[in-house]
Amino acid sequence: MSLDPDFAAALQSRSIELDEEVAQRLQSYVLAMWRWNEQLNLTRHTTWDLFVGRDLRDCLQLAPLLSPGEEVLDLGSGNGVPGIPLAILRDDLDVSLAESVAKRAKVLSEMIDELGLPVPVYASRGEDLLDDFRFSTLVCRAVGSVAKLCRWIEPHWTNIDRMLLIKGPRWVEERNEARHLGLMNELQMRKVASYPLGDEPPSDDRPAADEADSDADADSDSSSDQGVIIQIWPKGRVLTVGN
Ligand SMILES: C[S@@+](CC[C@H](N)C(=O)[O-])C[C@H]1O[C@@H](n2cnc3c(N)ncnc32)[C@H](O)[C@@H]1O
Repeated sequence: MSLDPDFAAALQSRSIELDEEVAQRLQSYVLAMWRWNEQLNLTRHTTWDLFVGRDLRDCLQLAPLLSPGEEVLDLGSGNGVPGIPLAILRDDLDVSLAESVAKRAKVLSEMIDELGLPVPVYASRGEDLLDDFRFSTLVCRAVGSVAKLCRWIEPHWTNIDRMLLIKGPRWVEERNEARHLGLMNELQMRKVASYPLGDEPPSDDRPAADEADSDADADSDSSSDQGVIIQIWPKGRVLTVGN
């Protein structure tokens, strides 16, 4: 299958260079996802420009933050972002997907089978999986606030090393809320990637990125048009993954 000219153009306009086989596999994923999207509400990013400018952009920022061979859990995978593109971009990783809505988990399994990826899909709440499984990094986009995720993961820190959360400009508010609630007392947080959101209009399917952060100007770590990836891990823990 040749690369769709609109996909190629969307990559080129952002100066994104991908290995041809990787681009082909990403295209197969997106076409499968859009096909399922006609039956099930999986995404509103139904053009190549939106896929590249929003979904792939986040995954390309996330990929280099993971160490070789890491066991990664995508909590709240939904349409497969970031887990599936991550597994395609970094085939050395051991990626698993957790999706709590059974119908979506089933579709994720179908897509994974079609793509021939070695990625287990769990029809389960991600935090519940951590009762029985260990992962080095939990990744997550557009599932819940920092406070919510910290609460979910609080009893499970022995079974993950760190979280990498893909967030939008409101991450500072979310961080402050988590601190205010005392949820960060035993945790540390570091911004490990920051990148322009570019031409992105407000989006309400990306709750963390839907409007400018009013605190942003007061915080040198933040800007109203930046996407960020934040790393959260327990105080005192020396991470052997990431950098
Ligand atoms: C808004 S979608 C985001 C999908 C995808 N991560 C993205 O960035 O486009 C959130 C998904 O997380 C799932 N979800 C919510 N809480 C969850 C949990 N605790 N464990 C696993 N899945 C969860 C929902 O069913 C939904 O499919």
